[in-house]
Amino acid sequence: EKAPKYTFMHEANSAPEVSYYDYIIVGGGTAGCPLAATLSQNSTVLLLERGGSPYGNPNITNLEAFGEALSDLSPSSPSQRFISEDGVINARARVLGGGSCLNAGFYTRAAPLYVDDAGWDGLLVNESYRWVEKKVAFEPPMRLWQSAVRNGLLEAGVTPYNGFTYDHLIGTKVGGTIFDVEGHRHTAADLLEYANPNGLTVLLHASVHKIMFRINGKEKPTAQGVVFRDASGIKHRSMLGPVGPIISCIDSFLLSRLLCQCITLNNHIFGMLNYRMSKQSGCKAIVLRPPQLATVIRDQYSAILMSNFLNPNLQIGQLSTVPPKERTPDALAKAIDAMQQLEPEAFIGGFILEKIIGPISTGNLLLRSKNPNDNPSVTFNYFKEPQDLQRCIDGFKIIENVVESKSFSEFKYDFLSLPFLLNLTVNAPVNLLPKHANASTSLEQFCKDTVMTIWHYHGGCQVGRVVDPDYKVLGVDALRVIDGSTFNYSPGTNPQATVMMLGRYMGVRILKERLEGQ
Ligand SMILES: Cc1cc2nc3c(=O)[nH]c(=O)nc-3n(C[C@H](O)[C@H](O)[C@H](O)COP(=O)(O)OP(=O)(O)OC[C@H]3O[C@@H](n4cnc5c(N)ncnc54)[C@H](O)[C@@H]3O)c2cc1C
Repeated sequence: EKAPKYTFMHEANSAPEVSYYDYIIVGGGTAGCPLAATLSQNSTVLLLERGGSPYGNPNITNLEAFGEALSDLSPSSPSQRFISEDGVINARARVLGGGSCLNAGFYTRAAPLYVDDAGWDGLLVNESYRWVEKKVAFEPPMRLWQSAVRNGLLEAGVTPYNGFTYDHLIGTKVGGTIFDVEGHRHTAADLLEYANPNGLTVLLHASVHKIMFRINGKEKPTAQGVVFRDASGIKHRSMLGPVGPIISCIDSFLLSRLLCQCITLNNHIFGMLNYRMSKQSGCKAIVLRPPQLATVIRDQYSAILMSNFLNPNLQIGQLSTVPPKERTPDALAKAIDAMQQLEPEAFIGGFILEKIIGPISTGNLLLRSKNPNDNPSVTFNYFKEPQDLQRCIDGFKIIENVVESKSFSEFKYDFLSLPFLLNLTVNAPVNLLPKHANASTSLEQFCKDTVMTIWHYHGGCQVGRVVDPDYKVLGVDALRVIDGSTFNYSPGTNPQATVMMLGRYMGVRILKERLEGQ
C-alpha cells in the first residue's frame, strides 16, 4: 500500500478490548516501523504507537519547518520536550515514524568496524540498508555554502575526498539525507509501504502502560501481552499467541554514553562538520553575506549539514539550555523569551557545528514515575572526561582553518577576526549557562560555555547489559528491545540509518529463526 493510504492504520479507540497477535511491537518509531513491515510478511503483527500519524503535518514533511515541530509544545505535538539535569533542552519523538519525523535528516551507514563489533552479519546488514534506502534516502544537492565548506575542509587537510556516499569514511564526504530534492521528508513510516496489509495492524494514540508476564512454574517470567490506553484513556489488552515475542522499540533512552556537543555561530548557516571519523571536530563562527544565503540554506552538507536550522523559529530546544540549579519554570520561560527576541535576520546565515562521536563521558537516567509518558531524569555529564573536551578543542582548530580557507572566503567578512566571531557565538542565547570572559580566547571555555545536544542519545538498553546479542531482554522470555537505546554510541556519522537497518535486519532474523524452528 502507498503512504498515507494505509488500510492497516487505525486509531486505538477502534481496537477491541482484547486482541491476539503473533508479535506485538511497542513503539512505531524509526526501528519499530521497518520491523513491523518485515514481520508482517508471514505473521500477524500489532504495532502500537503513542503518537499520531505523520502524514499531513507540514511541520514534519517540509525541510523548512524543522524548528516548528520541535517547538510545538502542545499535547498533540510529534515532539515531547525533555530537559536534562545539565540543563540542555532535548526532544523525544511522539509520532508514527518516531525520531525520523523530527530529525535533521542526515543519513549515513555505520562503519564496518561498528558492524563487526556488534557481531552483525555483514551481508544481511548491507541488504537491510539497501532495503531502507530504496524508500527513504537521497543525495542532497550541493550549493554554494556546502561546496565552500567541503572545499574548505579539503584545504584544511581533511582528506581524502570521498564524494557522495552513505558510508562512514575518514575524510570529507557528502552524506545522504531523508529529504528528497523537493525538500520533502521521507520517514520510517514510509517503510510500512513494504508491509503485508493482511498481516499488520497499526494503532495510533495507543500508549502502552504495562507488559504482562506469566510465571507458570518457570524459572524466568514470560511476556504474554500488553495493556495500552487509547486517546480517551480507555484500557485495551493485546495478547501474544504461541509465536511471540513482544518487542519494545520505544528508544528507552538511558544514556550511559551520550553526548554531544557543539557550537554555533552567529548569523548563521549551520553546517555540522564531522571530518575525521570518531575524532574531534570543531565549530566556528562565521558571518555570511546575506545575498548568498538563499542558495545554500536548504540542503545538507556532507557529514554534516543542517539545512534546517535556518528556520527563524528560535524555540527549537537545540538552542536553549539552562543551568541545572536555575532550571525553574521562570528561567525556562526567560530562555525561550530571549530566543524569541532575536530578529529573524539573526538566523539568516549558518552554523558549523561539531559532534563528538562516542564520547567517553557517561551519564545516567532515573525514572521519575511509572507513567511512560513522563520524562525521566537524565544527566549527560557533558565534558566530564577531559579527553572529550580536548576533542572539542582539536576539532575547533580544524574548523578555524576551514573558516580561514580560501574556499570559504566568500562567506566571511575580512574585517571580522576569529575572536570576534567566537565572541558573537558566546553571547548569542544558545544556552543560559554562565558565560566566562575568556570564552572567546580559550577554546576550552568556549566548548564548555556553548555546549548543546545533537540529539543522538543511546545506551539505555545496551547489548550485554540489558539485552543479549539477539536483543532478548536478559532474565525474561518473549521480550526483546530493538531500537537506538541498544547502541553504546552513535553508529556512523548519525544513527537513524542504522536504527532503521536494525529494524529490518532483526525482522528478517526473527522470521528466519521461526521458520527454522518449525
Ligand atoms: C531533533 C533531532 C534531530 C536528529 N537528527 C538526526 C539526523 O540528522 N540524522 C540521524 O541519523 N539521526 C538524527 N537524530 C536521531 C535519530 O532520529 C534517533 O536516533 C532515532 O530516530 C531513534 O530511533 P528509535 O527507533 O530508537 O526511537 P524513536 O524513533 O524515537 O521511536 C520510539 C517510538 O516509540 C513511541 N513510544 C514511546 N513510548 C511508548 C509507549 N509507552 N507506548 C507506545 N509507543 C511508545 C514513541 O512515540 C516513538 O514514536 C535526531 C533526533 C532528533 C530528536
